[in-house]
Amino acid sequence: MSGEKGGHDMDEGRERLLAGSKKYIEQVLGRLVFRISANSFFQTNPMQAQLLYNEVQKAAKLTSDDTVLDLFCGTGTIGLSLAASSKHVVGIDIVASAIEDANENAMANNIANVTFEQGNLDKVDAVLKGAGIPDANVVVVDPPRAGLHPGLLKFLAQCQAKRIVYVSCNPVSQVRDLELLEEKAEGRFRVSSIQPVDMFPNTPHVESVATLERV
Ligand SMILES: C[S@@+](CC[C@H](N)C(=O)[O-])C[C@H]1O[C@@H](n2cnc3c(N)ncnc32)[C@H](O)[C@@H]1O
Repeated sequence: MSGEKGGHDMDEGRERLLAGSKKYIEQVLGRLVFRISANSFFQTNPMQAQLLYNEVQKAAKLTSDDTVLDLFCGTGTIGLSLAASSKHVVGIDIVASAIEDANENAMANNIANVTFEQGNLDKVDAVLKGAGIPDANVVVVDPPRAGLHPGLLKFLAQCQAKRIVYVSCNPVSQVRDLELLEEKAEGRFRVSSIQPVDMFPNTPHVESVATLERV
């Protein structure tokens, strides 16, 4: 299982089922069940993951009219947890098997108001400005440790969303990106809260959920 952030570098061609009949495992989080393939990212601490997604839900402050962009969606965990409180969720991730898992997870949980698409968010113009991606009221990003590509930072700074929720496992790249985002947004977005979550107990690492509000 990929515990590494940004597992897209793994060679999917080398995956081999050694025992059993399924090429994936299942994890229950709250009321949702998630199928996870070997090359798909999934939070390593499911108990705290539930708490993390509750914090994302609180930060997103969704209404039933909101369209949500779930960027770096993995197997769809965040988007699927937000679907019941929103009009529609669009999730994007670079790993094809994670997108397959996300679509299966939507069906398995009877969630219809979600769309998951494969795309490289380092090439944001091609992915997000293409046909079929609606304007979002709320954007959630949960990037790998390196943080956000400059093109994506620019896109976020200029987007029309009322709120951006930035989930990160690396406070250093997160703070750098929040500062850059505020700077590029020229006063249109301000960080309103940062909530740490102890996802990796007994280690120096921490997950955190930052919220930027449109001013
Ligand atoms: C920290 S994980 C978040 C996954 C998911 N939000 C969750 O909580 O399970 C980061 C995700 O970013 C994806 N990713 C890495 N680089 C990417 C890129 N350039 N474009 C799109 N997705 C990327 C990885 O495949 C991984 O699923």
